[in-house]
Amino acid sequence: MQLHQFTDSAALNNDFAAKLVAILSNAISTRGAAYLVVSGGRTPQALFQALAATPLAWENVTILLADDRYLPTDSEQSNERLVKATLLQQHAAHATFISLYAEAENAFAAVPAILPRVASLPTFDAVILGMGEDGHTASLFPCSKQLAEGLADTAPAVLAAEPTSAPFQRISLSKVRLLDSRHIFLHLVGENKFPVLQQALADTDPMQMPIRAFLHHPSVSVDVMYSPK
Ligand SMILES: O=C1O[C@H](COP(=O)(O)O)[C@@H](O)[C@H](O)[C@H]1O
Repeated sequence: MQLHQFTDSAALNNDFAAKLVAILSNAISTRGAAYLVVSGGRTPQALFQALAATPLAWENVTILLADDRYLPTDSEQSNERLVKATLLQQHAAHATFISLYAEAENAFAAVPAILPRVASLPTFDAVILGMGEDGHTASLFPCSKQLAEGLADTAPAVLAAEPTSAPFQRISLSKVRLLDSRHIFLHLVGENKFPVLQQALADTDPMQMPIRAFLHHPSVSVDVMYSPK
């Protein structure tokens, strides 16, 4: 784990957007295509706007979410709605977006339609994880019955989850699919997130705090991008 600390989110986002654009540009020059996985929630909105304003061969970039709430995609709390409103704009409007939504009776019934979209993708170039105050990341929630499945090394690329301490059924990429990336970042903004990070670093049990599966992984180094405000 490498911790990068900034005085505020403006400084963090400048640096982070530049890092991501360098990674994506390098992927495009080397392999002709780049794959970026982003998180939802409140934290990444300004970063998304900074990325959208940056010139890049976005037509060669594929973007998908690490997780989404199982809601119609125009719902106020849909991560997909957020990405479309803030990231897939300006220059980045040319990127390809892969949705984690399919209409079905519920999130569990939607998985067979969503799974092949994600399972067929190559190694990602960058994954941006978020973290909730309970140590959840993507929609791998400590309170959900599906956590062991999501953390298993044999898990499918995508699973449905039903948190009991957060609203909505979820669709999430599994730990093993998220780890299949050349770069993994954890994006944290707010003083309240720092003690949670310290707690996650102090022990290794991912069933208590799922972000530990990434922070303590023996062969993966996570770049933590943190600012207190
Ligand atoms: O529910 C979710 O929460 C986490 C953290 O969100 P934040 O608002 O504290 O940034 C997010 O990473 C995840 O994608 C989202 O579905």
